[in-house]
Amino acid sequence: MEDKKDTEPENGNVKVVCRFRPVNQNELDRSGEKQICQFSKNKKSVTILRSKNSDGSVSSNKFTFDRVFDTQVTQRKVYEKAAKPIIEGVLKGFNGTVFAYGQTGSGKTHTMQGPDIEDLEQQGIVPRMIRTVFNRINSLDDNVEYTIKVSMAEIYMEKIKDLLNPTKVNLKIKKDKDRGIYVQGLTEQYIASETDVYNIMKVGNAKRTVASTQMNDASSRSHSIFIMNITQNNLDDHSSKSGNLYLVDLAGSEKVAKTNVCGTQLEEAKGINQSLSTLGKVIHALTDKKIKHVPYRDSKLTRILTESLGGNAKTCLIITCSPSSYNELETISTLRFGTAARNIKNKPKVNKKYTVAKLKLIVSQKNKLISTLRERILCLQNFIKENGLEVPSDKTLKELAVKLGPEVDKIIKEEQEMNDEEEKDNSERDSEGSKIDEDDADDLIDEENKEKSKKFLQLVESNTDNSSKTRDKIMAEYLKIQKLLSQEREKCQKQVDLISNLKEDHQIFQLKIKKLSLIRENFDNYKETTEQKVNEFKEETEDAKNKLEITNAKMTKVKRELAEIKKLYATAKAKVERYEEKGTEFMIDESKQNKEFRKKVKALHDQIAERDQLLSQIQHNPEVSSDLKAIIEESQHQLLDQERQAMADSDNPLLKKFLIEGGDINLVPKQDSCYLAPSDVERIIAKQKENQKLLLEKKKKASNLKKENSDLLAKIASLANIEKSDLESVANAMAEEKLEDIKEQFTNEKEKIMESLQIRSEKVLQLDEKTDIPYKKSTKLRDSFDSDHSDKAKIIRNYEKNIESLILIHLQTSFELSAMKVEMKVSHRQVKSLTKKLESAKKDLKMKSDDNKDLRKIVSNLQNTAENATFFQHRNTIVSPHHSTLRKVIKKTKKS
Ligand SMILES: Nc1ncnc2c1ncn2[C@@H]1O[C@H](COP(=O)(O)OP(=O)(O)OP(=O)(O)O)[C@@H](O)[C@H]1O
Repeated sequence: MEDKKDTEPENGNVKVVCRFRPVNQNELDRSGEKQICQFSKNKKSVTILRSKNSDGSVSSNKFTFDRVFDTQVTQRKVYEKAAKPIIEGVLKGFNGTVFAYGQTGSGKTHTMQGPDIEDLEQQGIVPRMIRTVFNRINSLDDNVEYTIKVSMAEIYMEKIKDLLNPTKVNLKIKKDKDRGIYVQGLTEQYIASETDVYNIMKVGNAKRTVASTQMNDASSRSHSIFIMNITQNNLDDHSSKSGNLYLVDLAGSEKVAKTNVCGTQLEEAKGINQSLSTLGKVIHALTDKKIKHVPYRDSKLTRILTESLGGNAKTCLIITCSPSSYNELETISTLRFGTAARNIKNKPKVNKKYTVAKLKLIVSQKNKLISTLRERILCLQNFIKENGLEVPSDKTLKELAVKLGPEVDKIIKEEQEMNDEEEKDNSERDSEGSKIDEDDADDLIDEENKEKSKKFLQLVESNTDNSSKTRDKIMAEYLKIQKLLSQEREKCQKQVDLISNLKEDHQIFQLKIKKLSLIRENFDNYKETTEQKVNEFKEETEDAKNKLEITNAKMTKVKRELAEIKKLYATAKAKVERYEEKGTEFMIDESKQNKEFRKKVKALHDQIAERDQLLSQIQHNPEVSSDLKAIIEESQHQLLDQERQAMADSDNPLLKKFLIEGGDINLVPKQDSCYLAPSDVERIIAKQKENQKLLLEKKKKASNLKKENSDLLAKIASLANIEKSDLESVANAMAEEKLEDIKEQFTNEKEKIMESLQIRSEKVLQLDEKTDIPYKKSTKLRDSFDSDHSDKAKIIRNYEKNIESLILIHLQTSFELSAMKVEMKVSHRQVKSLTKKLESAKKDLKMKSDDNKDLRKIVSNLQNTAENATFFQHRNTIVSPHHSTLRKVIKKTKKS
């Protein structure tokens, strides 16, 4: 088994190990299986056999490192030799760094992470280090408390990105007295188990900038840094140690011609090569004594690695190489880089701190020592006095100090060295984890002082006999004690200063804690208020949603009602139009026929009168024979037939009706006048009945209309009720006053509507009466026809009058209907605009659902509009605005 020291560099130098990966397919294709590296048996050097020179000879370069790993080495071996000593150092309180450098595709990520971080065989050094940490923690005593924090960052195109919080993309590097160099704002994740770290690593690795190049399918385009801080608090001696571990997987150096990258990848390659070249410069500056300035600040990478390169850290550089001749130049360049880095000297030290309690303890020990020394001086002075000697003055003492100075210094130095050695032993014992009990420490100091006093007294006693001889010695001893005292005082002062500094720090820290707790408190309050507000807002939103839903439902209902009203209105309108058309047709037809009929009847009357006259003259003429009279009578009949035929042939449909459908008109010649035959009267009566029937139909229609109107009214009233209920539901949220106002308004409007309804009912009754008049008249006429045939002509005239009045009524109805039609059109438009308003109101409501004020306003407007519309609807269906004017026109017509 190899010795551990085998790979340990001396004097804190950076440890450099070199790893060659197996040849890959790309290299096999290009340069075959031939390898350019020869590994030494002691595993410390590698010889690169370079290409043939022009004379056929082969030159070679030998490179020596702390360890060289050949192509077949296992991941475990690399870890044990390269990284394990570093993590062990970190666990002792040192800072540690492991970083991999090499050509792109040479195996840096393979070495650092491994193909699978959870595969125990294949995992790289990062997961193995983590396992070591947790194994160590679990095996140690309970008197040490561990705190582990991890961070992951990448430097991409000279910008530091937090891999655990990728929103942090351009973080700054800072320096602090306590923390040293650190990345400001970088997420630090506290971890408690191996699994925690693996999970974090998976998250961080997934965020890394990786791209496929000709040299590597998954080429890292950034430098990735895994930082682990391990702090150990020793509960026994109140000391704390803190070690930072930096695990850096650098982006690969690359020859652009080989990687064949362009665009962003070309820019990346430039950035990568630039920062790696700065790393080379830093290493060069650190190893060349002539160069005073180290350009750490020239790149983010070297700035972060300041402590790792030439500072307070134990560092291991792993250089990774390709064994193929295809990458010969890159391999040699990498090996040279490693060789240079080997010369970097680091100054690692344990980052140990004492707690205030521990420092107080040290001060009290020193104080004890001072008082012991004082006592010793007093004792010495007394001894001098007792021996009749004079205690030397300060001046004499100073002179003596000058005289005996070198001798005293020598004694002090010897003692100092002894102390240092003791301290070192203690420190080593500390670092090994050995414990010293506080009481034991006190005892040790007391023992030490007693021992010193004893020695001193012995010295004094031995010197008493020959005081003159030993006086100088005593004085020297005295001076030595004085000097030791002042040194101890100084030390003590330093410790006191340190304590006061620590106290100050402690106070600042406590202030910070106070501030933080205040911030926390504020934050909690803020959070609480915000949560409350959010809840309130949620509730409000829920309310608003409910309200909106209710309003929507109401709107839909109102809309549905309106659509029904519109439908009813359309049906009513269609009915009215049909009625109007039929009425007008009928009226025109009737008036035409009646006129012609009257004309014909008049003409017939005239003819009959003439003939009657002639006939009576002939009949009363004695000169006319009875035969002639018969002939005349015969011819009269013939004439009548002819006339009847002519009438039947005429265009008058009424006459035709009479003659063709109803049979003959028998004109009965009378002595002084001519009357209609009873059969004709019967027909006229039938006609009258038909008219009556028509009138009844009209009446029926009027009553239907009335019914429809009342239905409409009921609908409108229910709509008004809906609006009212809407209003009431919204008004609940409104002020009481507003509600009263609206209710009052509503009642007024309702009263108005009821009034107009009353008026309309009256009007309908009037209309009914009007339609009843001709009916009654025709009944009367029929009665009169029945009672007295002799008054038939008179009745016909009455009948004609009645027909005229009927025409007028029809005209009136027609006017009324057309006026109603116009108004219904207006009403229709109003209904349309109302629908539009309702729709826009609905939209508004949707948009401002949470604004109750607006809602109230809109609903109030809506209610007013709906009420107005309802009112107009009533008015339009009930009262014609032109009714009085119409009546005047009818009156005029009647008169004329
Ligand atoms: N020692 C090894 N044994 C087996 N395979 C290896 C070894 N080293 C590297 N590889 C393989 O070589 C390929 C490139 O390795 P890797 O990604 O680690 O290179 P890299 O140096 O990190 O590259 P880049 O700088 O481009 O990110 C990977 O497929 C990896 O698995």
